[in-house]
Amino acid sequence: MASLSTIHPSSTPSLILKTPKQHPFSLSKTKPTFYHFKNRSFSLNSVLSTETDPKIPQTVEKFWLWLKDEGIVSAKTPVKPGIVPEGIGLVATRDISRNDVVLEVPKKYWINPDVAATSEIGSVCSGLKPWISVALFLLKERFKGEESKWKYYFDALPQGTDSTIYWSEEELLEIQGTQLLSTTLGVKEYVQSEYVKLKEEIILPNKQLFPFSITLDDFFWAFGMLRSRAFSRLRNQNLVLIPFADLINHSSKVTTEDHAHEVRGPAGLFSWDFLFQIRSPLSLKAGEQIFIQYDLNKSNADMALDYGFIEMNSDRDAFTLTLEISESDEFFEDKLDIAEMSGLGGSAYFDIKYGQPLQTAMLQYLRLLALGGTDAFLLESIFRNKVWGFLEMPVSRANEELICQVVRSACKSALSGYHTTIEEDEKLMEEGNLSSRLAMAVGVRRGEKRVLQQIDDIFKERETELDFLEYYQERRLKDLGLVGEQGEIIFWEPK
Ligand SMILES: C[S@@+](CC[C@H](N)C(=O)[O-])C[C@H]1O[C@@H](n2cnc3c(N)ncnc32)[C@H](O)[C@@H]1O
Repeated sequence: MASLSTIHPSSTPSLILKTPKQHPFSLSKTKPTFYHFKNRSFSLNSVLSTETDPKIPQTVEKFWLWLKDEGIVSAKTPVKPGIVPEGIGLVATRDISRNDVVLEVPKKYWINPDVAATSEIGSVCSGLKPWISVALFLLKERFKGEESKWKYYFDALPQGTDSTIYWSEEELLEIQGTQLLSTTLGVKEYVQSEYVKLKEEIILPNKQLFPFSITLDDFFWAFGMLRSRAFSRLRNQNLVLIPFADLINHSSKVTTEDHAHEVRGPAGLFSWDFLFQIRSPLSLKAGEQIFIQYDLNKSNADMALDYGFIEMNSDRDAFTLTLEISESDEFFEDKLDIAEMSGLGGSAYFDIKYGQPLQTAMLQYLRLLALGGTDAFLLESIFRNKVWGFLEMPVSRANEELICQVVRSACKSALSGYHTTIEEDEKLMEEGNLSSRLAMAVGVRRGEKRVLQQIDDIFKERETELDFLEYYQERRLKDLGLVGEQGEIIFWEPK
């Protein structure tokens, strides 16, 4: 567990640095997976068509032919599957301008909770979480083989991804001390407990619906597919698998996220339906790969967990700081009240990104936690509506010094939990030749440490400024016109 120091003698703030409070199934905007080429079934006897890359696995080739048979792919479709550095991807067959339609997939091929609910397992889906009903649906359809409408799609799906949820214990050792490890373990525990419940309450009592074994590994496979391939944040669609669209890889060169749309249009000779449409975010020459942006807000740790790859630039390096009002704080009730009035709670989470300034709300919360001693008068009820605003600026030297000490000691404690230094990680990166998982581990652990180091540096510098900052009492006197131009206090003088 990557959680760190808790410092709480009464009336000092408690500060806990730990894993982001991430819902185990918070899917992002547009997202794909990792199917690694190595994970796909591959036969040397493939019947290869002349129009796709001859190295394409047979399963993907057959999926492509199926897309054509179904009319999802036509002569108008300007892309085809190809082998690319990211595994399989979609490659332009002719020049594509920015915003041109790249693909359209009619609603009848989408896989979402509504589809699970109206399927033959629908009777058991009503009480299930949406992602669990879709996971169960995937497993059922995969078992049906030839009888499933999506057979060729399932055959083309990979056996797994490079997500940290699939890493061996030895691989996980490479991320010891990181928030990524703690999130990964939390997600694994969550999926496992959902599996145990599902097996007991749904799978075993409904043998007629599930006349095949569903192992924990199967359930993890379905979870990983959804986590890495499902699209979300579409209008009315928070969790939807779109066969074909999920062959598109991610690039940091794409800096917008509005490439996926739900439109109405022709879906077959005589019918109209909703279509999932992707427009190209970039202009492309024939032969170039089409990319999208999976999610601008994800940290590298989120990317590693969801997709099994990270970006090597530092923009996605992040660390989540968890601050908590200690129940043993003598002003616990007042502080909690103030935190709640400002939309926070007894615990607050702040995502800190490399190279970005600290959020004002974090400084306010820290100052609140540290309030005590001669500053405690600010906690009185007459200040209740104003105190949060006062906390935007330093309150007193003692308060500001305390937050510096607490944050710096928490950062140091967090940094000591990693088994390598930033320099060691950088050396490994420079040497190269790392496996994809090790490169991810080194990148994430270096990133977290760089953010912690950055936070420590900010508070270290602040410590040197303590004598020069302006504190609450001075501001107050100024507001009342009681401080002269040189900072001297103006006393009342009788006329
Ligand atoms: C939906 S799939 C896209 C198609 C996939 N490349 C395939 O072989 O089927 C997403 C997966 O592709 C790979 N991928 C996508 N973008 C990538 C990138 N920029 N760098 C490395 N791998 C990437 C990752 O394995 C990711 O989980």
